[in-house]
Amino acid sequence: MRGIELIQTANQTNIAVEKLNLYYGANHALKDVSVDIGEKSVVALIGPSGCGKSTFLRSLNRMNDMIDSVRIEGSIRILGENIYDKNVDVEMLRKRVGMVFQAPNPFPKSIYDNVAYGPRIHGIRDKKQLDEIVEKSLRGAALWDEVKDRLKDRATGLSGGQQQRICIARALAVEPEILLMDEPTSALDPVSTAKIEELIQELKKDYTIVIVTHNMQQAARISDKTAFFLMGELVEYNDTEKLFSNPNNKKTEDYISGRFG
Ligand SMILES: Nc1ncnc2c1ncn2[C@@H]1O[C@H](COP(=O)(O)OP(=O)(O)OP(=O)(O)O)[C@@H](O)[C@H]1O
Repeated sequence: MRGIELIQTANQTNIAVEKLNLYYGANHALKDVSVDIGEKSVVALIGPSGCGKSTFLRSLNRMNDMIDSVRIEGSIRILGENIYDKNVDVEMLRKRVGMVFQAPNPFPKSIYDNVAYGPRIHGIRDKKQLDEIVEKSLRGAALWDEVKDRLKDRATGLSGGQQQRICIARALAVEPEILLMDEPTSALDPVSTAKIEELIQELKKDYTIVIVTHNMQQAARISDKTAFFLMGELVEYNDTEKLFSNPNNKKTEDYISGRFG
């Protein structure tokens, strides 16, 4: 009994999506998607182009709100709170649910100012406190040793892989609970990709990570669970090992064995 209790505590639901439907005008892009994501785990979203992976990811921190034609039904609860409730502070939500995009997009500012940007926006002015946050975030993104002697240099002068880690550090600096990553390695070379994958394994000790990837090997390497989308439907959500070795659904099997997509 004690053992079961311990396992349940370690797998608490962090994100609970229920019957999510999303429309871009007449285009029904997500259809009745329900999924529970446990805290401190990595979930990979896979599926052919246009199946709704990015749309689903962006709905987790209400990035779709910026698109006029979008209509959403259903609920997404993060630690029990429905993020689509009218009184939710979207700025605060995006602080809790950080995002890293496909192409590294540091601001044309110094390394230090990139990482300090979020904390400053949230009102932190104290130099010593900012120094500490910058160091902790860069360490968290496995970049501190590479940049600690040139924090005043422009972030845009770093390599692509380093720039992506700056973006991860920038996300970490506001102390999120969840990190959303939209194909974070697709613009990177294999060595930088391996570093980011290693980093994701480290980060999942402290954060819940949801990652879109086109690379099925990457999903298999880094995620605990995988969600396979097809034409807006969540076809299968399963333990990654099971999904890639013995999927429940024939469509999943066809996709992972390269028969379509
Ligand atoms: N801003 C938008 N306005 C209108 N329709 C959109 C918008 N973004 C996506 N869509 C449509 O929603 C559907 C799902 O797109 P989405 O980008 O979520 O798929 P995806 O699986 O992430 O694709 P990819 O792997 O190519 O990035 C597609 O039909 C797409 O055309």
